[in-house]
Amino acid sequence: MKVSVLQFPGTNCEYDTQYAFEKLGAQVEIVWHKEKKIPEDTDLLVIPGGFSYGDYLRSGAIARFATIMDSVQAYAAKGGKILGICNGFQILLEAGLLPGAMKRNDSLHFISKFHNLKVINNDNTFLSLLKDDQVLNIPVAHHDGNYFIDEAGLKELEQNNQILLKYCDENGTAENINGSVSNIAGICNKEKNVFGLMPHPERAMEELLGGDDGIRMLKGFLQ
Ligand SMILES: NC(=O)CC[C@H](N)C(=O)O
Repeated sequence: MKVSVLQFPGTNCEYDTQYAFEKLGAQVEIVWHKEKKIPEDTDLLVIPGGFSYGDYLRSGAIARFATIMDSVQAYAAKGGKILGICNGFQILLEAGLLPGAMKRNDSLHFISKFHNLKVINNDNTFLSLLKDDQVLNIPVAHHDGNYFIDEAGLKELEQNNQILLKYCDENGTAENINGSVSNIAGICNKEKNVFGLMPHPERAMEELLGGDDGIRMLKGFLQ
């Protein structure tokens, strides 16, 4: 399995992402944003976390115009699997590959901590190794994680089973940490080949470092 990981100026989670997928047995290549094409043999494309272009204008708003993004759009259109983590999720929203937008956290503070997430829908490659309603503990680290979508858009997400993860407490009860509509922490597109989430599964790969709940998420892609 070949995983390509994009890198923009300001990306800071590309090597954690590489570590995570290599630990699971994948071959990983880091791809600079000025490249015209993602590698031909890519099985999964990951847009990792960070602060691409310093989060100027809005998080992800400049990265979406990078040279590599034409190839990313083409890869998505032909059904290639894409995972956006945190800033990667923001870039996918800005690029129109996922619906909705990110606003600043309600508190206006940067949130950095382990937090609980509930699996809402496991009928997809990303979460197929987890059970619906399962609670996971995964770190969050963002200031623009307040997911917004209008009412009609939310209805569509619900009808098409596109809501994958929601913030909750350790018992699975809804807990909104940043103001996100309907506590949404992760979604996918209608075709279920483009996934985005704000928490960082690549930072939850070692019990020694606080938890390994990220493993079963990322492993889903390697089936
Ligand atoms: N960890 C990250 O990817 C940070 C995402 C983003 N730049 C924010 O702070 O909202």
